[in-house]
Amino acid sequence: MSGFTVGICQLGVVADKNANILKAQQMIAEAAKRGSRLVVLPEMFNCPYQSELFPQYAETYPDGPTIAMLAECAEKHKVILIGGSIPERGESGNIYNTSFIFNEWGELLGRHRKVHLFDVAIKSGTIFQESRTLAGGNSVTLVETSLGNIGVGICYDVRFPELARTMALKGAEILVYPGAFGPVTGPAHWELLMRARAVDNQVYIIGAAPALNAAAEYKAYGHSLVVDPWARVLAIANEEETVITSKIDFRTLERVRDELPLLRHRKPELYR
Ligand SMILES: NC(=O)CCC(=O)C(=O)O
Repeated sequence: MSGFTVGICQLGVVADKNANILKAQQMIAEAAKRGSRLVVLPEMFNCPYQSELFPQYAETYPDGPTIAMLAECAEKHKVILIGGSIPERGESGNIYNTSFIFNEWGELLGRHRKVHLFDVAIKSGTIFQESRTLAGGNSVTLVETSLGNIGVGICYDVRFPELARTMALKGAEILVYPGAFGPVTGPAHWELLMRARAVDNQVYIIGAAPALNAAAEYKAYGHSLVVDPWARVLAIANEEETVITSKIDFRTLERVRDELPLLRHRKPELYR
């Protein structure tokens, strides 16, 4: 198989959790109808992106209604589903920003708990502290799927090139980042970082963001996108609610890696 279609659901998150779940269901169906075999949702797609709300919206695996919906949709539409992220209440009672990943039979392939928590104070705008209510994950997430090897990071994780490089060295061909950049760092860095991780690691990058909800306290930047291993932007949304699709073609990945063999030219003994 040389390629397939990916669909990104740029969903406008609202305060009503059930409405978010229903909207995600509809958008996954739309992406599948348009031929997507891999479908990706945004970061915190069932919950407004506000630290103090995460405990209230949190779910446990496997019984949470959002998690059950993801498994059902993956099986119903026969897609690999990267379920954006949701607040997850873990075994210890800690809450994580977690992406659940399902195969086309609705089985859990893996889960990524956001490793790098978004604790920042940017004077011109965003002040956010995920660690007020969340704990960070401590593992690298790479899943083998029928469509290829997929690495998953969440939003702020994309700023750490070491994580992307680790996933690429473990065999990732596609890196998926559900994310929710805001109005300050979004225009400055979102596309730049996604293209940088693509060109560094010669992988496809998929960034899935929520749509802008003008009434929300945290204003998402949107601009979900697909970038190829040559850092070309193949598809990009604006800030509105939409499903975008794009082709992933592994022949491009092989060609780029053959012609410019960066991963083979590394000198790891110098980098320690
Ligand atoms: N949800 C996030 O991790 C936001 C990250 C972000 O906006 C950034 O600039 O980094």
